[in-house]
Amino acid sequence: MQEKSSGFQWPAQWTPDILATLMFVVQKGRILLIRKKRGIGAGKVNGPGGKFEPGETALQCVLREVREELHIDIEDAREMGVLNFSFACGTIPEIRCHVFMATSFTGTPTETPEAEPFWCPVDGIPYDLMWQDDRFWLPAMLDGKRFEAFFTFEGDRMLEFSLKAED
Ligand SMILES: Nc1nc2c([nH]c(=O)n2[C@H]2C[C@H](O)[C@@H](COP(=O)(O)OP(=O)(O)OP(=O)(O)O)O2)c(=O)[nH]1
Repeated sequence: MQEKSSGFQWPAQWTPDILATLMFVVQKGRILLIRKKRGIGAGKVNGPGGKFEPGETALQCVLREVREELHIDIEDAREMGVLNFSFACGTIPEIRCHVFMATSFTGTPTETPEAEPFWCPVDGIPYDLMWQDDRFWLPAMLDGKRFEAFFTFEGDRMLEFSLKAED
């Protein structure tokens, strides 16, 4: 395990208000991203995903969210890591997000009221248009490394980070 941090101590006691998921499909050197049209992080580039519904597992949630947002069915989802987000301002709830990857799906990625999908070369990911933490963990995940991370934010601005990733 490799550990990196901004000098920030991972909190011993922290409970998320919300559980969420993200999915990154990678195929032939390209990654399937979305422009998120509503909800938390509207306007940003991200993977599809969203909040758990009652009684769902992370896997059930991510498969449902991807179907709802892009009208595709993922065939080989695998969980790669967990992101924990704590927001200083108190207006955004504390979030724990389970992050998945896949290479195979059925259907055609389709724009919906929630998301506009697009394919992007994996070596050209537009980090400037994404949440500020993504550049810390997404490259490691794309190298096949599992990870867990904790980030503090003030609104859209990342304050502190602590990242553990496989060597
Ligand atoms: N890549 C990335 N994703 C993040 C960060 N913070 C954060 O909440 N997300 C993701 C996790 C969820 O997939 C999504 C927030 O949930 P959402 O608002 O899309 O949930 P939803 O679709 O159920 O929402 P809604 O339609 O019910 O309003 O944003 C971050 O820092 N980086």
